[in-house]
Amino acid sequence: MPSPRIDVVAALLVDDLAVPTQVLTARRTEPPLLAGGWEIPGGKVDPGEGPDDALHREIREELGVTITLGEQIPGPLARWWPLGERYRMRVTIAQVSDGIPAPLAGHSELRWLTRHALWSVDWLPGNRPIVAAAAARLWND
Ligand SMILES: Nc1nc2c([nH]c(=O)n2[C@H]2C[C@H](O)[C@@H](COP(=O)(O)OP(=O)(O)OP(=O)(O)O)O2)c(=O)[nH]1
Repeated sequence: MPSPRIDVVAALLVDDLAVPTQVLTARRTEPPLLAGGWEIPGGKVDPGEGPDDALHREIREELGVTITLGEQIPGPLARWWPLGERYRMRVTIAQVSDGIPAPLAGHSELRWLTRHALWSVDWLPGNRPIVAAAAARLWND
């Protein structure tokens, strides 16, 4: 049965898929309710689009880079993570394969976070369990 939630895909960019020491987070500029919060870059899957294609497209549009996909961070809804009642998000660990990330659309700032600085930004509320699961996956935290 299709999910009643809208599909969002996001890339948890790490500096190195084999030995990750930092993750990239981005500060949203919209909508006003979410502006200023830090998130995992990505966006909604378009109708008829596959989730991986959507992820490559969103990261190209938002950050101007090409990425290589690694493993997913599995969430509790058949691997997706609930975001409130309206959305579900699939999070894939990834690495930049070409380019340098820049806040081209939708973000005012990007920041690479080390393991110890992971909680130094104000993550969007729905992201906290995802970030905790990411730390466990990347660093056994
Ligand atoms: N991309 C992303 N969205 C998140 C995260 N956490 C979170 O609650 N969200 C919410 C914010 C939005 O309501 C929704 C995703 O929408 P979006 O605004 O990023 O999607 P989009 O780029 O396709 O935006 P648009 O063109 O429709 O404006 O999920 C996150 O870590 N990354």
